[in-house]
Amino acid sequence: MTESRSTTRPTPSSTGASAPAGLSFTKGHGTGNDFVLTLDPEGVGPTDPAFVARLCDRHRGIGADGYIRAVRSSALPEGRALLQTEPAAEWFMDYRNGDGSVSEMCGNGVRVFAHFLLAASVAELPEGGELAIGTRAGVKRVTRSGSGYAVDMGPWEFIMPEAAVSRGMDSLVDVGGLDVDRPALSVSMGNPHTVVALAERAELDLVELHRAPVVDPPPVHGTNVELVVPSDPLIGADGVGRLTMRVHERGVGETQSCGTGACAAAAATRFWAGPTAPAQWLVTVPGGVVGVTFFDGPEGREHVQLSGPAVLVADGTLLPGF
Ligand SMILES: N[C@@H](CCC[C@H](N)C(=O)O)C(=O)O
Repeated sequence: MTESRSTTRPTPSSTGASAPAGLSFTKGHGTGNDFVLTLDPEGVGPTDPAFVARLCDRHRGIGADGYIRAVRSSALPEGRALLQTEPAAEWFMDYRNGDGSVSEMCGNGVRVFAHFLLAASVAELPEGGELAIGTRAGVKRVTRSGSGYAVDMGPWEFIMPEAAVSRGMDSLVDVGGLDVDRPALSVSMGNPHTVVALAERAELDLVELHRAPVVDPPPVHGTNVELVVPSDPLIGADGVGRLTMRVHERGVGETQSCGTGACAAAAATRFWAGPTAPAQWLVTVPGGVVGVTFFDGPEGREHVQLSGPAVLVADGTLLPGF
């Protein structure tokens, strides 16, 4: 099987140093996918993987699935590149997984990031307006949606389009708790996902995600794995498609939710369901429900909109010696 498109794993733009005494942080989450956030306009705060892993440790640190720095785009090379064409993207979401590895994108994280910027009064998002946010997967546009936020996540794409279109699958996944390897579809949301469809809810409950699912062929830069059970019926009387999902995140383990994973799961399920499948989806994850809507983007490609809540829980300060 040849991979015609791979998702390139970014490298950190700075290795940083150990935590300065008194580093301020905020803890937040989106459907239980939780983050430690810091406001670091000049991009000088610590980012070394050992520090991030310590910070995100649930027993010895603050505890989180990911670490997010809010850095002015002008202070980072990736941000400066985006500003050339998107001058409105003043803030860059510098995202790291709980193990300290860098990721291109985080769907729940970008909603919480927007909420954090607004709470810190460093950005504005009037009703009906949009907030442009720089990420390693390009600029994402955030709008208000009910009591939460909606994000134009940009276009989705198959990572192995030929296999996806000809066979409806491109890889096999060995998942703990399931007796045989399952076929899967690889979808890029800027970051990589491998979506496995299960037949029924009982199977989803059997899955053991304390060990990472093994994907064949192995994705070059690793992958997030989504286990998905389509609802029965798949499409409700309201015309909305529904599915339930559990996820094993690259660089983390099982999480309560994954926004990019929900988008990838809806994209794969919609593809499997065929041309009459709806544009609107609700994805139930252990931590809640997120909305996924497909629409035609301005450049003529299909975009994905992700919507859901964003919650800030606490502000804190790291003590000297952490
Ligand atoms: N939880 C996130 C995805 C975070 C990054 C992921 N673990 C990766 O390495 O790509 C989401 O809500 O999208």
